[in-house]
Amino acid sequence: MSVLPLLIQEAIKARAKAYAPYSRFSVGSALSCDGLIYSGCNVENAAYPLGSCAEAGAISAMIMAGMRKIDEVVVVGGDLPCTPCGGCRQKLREFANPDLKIYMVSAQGDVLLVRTLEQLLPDSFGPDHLV
Ligand SMILES: O=c1ccn([C@H]2C[C@H](O)[C@@H](CO)O2)c(=O)[nH]1
Ligand SMILES: [Zn+2]
Repeated sequence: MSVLPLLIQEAIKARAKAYAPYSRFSVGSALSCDGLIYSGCNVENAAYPLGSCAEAGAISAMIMAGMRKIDEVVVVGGDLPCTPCGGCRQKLREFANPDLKIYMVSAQGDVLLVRTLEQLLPDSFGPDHLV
């Protein structure tokens, strides 16, 4: 069952907690696993490359809760659809099927763009390659 409205709410709440004094680009993300929701925000650093993305924070929260499979993802940030960066696409891929739906949502909660993981990261490398 989709918990999309809740995911959107949680991603917007997470975005309000972003620590982004350098880029001034706040991002929130929320993901669902078996109906449970985990969220994260971007956390920047004075040593710029050490900043982390909202999606990475949400994945950490999910792992800390003992979960391993992402059902849906929402990302909120900026006026254009905030598509996950390349690194986050790969991080999501570790814990999701290629048909994972990623919803890019506005600060007002409107869905701006929907893509599958396969669309954002075609022919991806994943855990199966290592067996
Ligand atoms: O999907 C995205 C795209 C960007 N950022 C963050 C990284 C950085 O802190 C800021 C500007 O790139 O936005 C995210 O958290 N998620
Ligand atoms: Zn990222």
